[in-house]
Amino acid sequence: MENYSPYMTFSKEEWAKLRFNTPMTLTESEIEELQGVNEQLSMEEVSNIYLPLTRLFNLYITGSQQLHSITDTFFGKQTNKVPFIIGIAGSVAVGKSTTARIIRALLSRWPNHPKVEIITTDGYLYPNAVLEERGLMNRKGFPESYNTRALVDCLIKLKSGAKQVKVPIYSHLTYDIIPGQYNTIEQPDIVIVEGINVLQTPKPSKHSVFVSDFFDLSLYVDASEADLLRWYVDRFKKLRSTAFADPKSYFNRYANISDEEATITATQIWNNINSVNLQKNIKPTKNRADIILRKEDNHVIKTIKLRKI
Ligand SMILES: Nc1ncnc2c1ncn2[C@@H]1O[C@H](COP(=O)(O)OP(=O)(O)O)[C@@H](O)[C@H]1O
Ligand SMILES: CC(C)(COP(=O)(O)O)[C@@H](O)C(=O)NCCC(=O)O
Repeated sequence: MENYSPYMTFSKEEWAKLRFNTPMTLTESEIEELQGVNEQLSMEEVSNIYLPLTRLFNLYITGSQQLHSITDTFFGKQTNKVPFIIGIAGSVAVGKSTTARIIRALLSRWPNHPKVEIITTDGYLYPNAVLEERGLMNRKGFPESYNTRALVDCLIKLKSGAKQVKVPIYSHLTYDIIPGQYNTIEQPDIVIVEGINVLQTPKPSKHSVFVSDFFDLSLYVDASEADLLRWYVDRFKKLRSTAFADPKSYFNRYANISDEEATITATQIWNNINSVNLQKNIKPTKNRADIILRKEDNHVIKTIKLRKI
């Protein structure tokens, strides 16, 4: 029997050819900005993969903006501008925040949508005091550790054209929500919502509204668990001399541990928390995404799957 799939699959070579449909170059300052996002990011990868990807996004966004103005014409009045919302899901350490920042840098160069904001869902984790009270300190990142209702409310406001939306802030330094501090988002053209939980569907209830109901486009960044664990351990080791070295860091006790001890500690955290969450709650959401980016061992994207429209 013929195998059917809702996705079109492109190898990185096939995908790279798509960039020749439109000449796409980066200015010096854009290259500098992208190198600031991640020093290991190769500009070849940006040109071959991310430029064609954001070119496609731009076409979708332009289409959605045109639809908005057609609706205005029909009603004979101007309605509030609402942002185009892109969701990015995937495991801890797969590179969601890096992907979000690359996409932001590339999308903000287009004149029809210069203002791109990122929301990271860690801001919607419950504060440690609440997690401790509920016995959830070792379940950070699991569905029950998030105030999903507050995240949905934020997305409702954004999609209603609210002038200002306040987003709570999570500090990886203190490993907690910063009390009373917010990022204020003011009528952006595009919002990227990035987090492990963004494609999850809570248990059905009478008033079920999912975070993903507000997405115009969604991405899942995928990699093998062996690679994820290695990236997680590598990041943990690097953090010893940066974030952990700060006396205010929740993980300051790990600042001076050896390579071997760091590998053991990070692997334990991975196995006890992040791996369980990946298998149980994150991976099952992969096929809900419109686009699946599969990485190989060096973060290079190997295949791109695009949902057929
Ligand atoms: N495209 C990329 N090229 C090179 N390194 C990357 C890339 N994306 C992520 N990384 C590295 O992988 C690790 C995890 O990335 P990060 O964006 O922090 O993941 P997440 O937000 O999914 O937890 C970091 O050390 C980051 O520097
Ligand atoms: C904060 C996270 C849950 C990720 O949250 P996200 O930004 O995807 O909402 C994760 O980075 C985390 O801290 N996990 C707990 C185990 C650990 O320290 O890795």
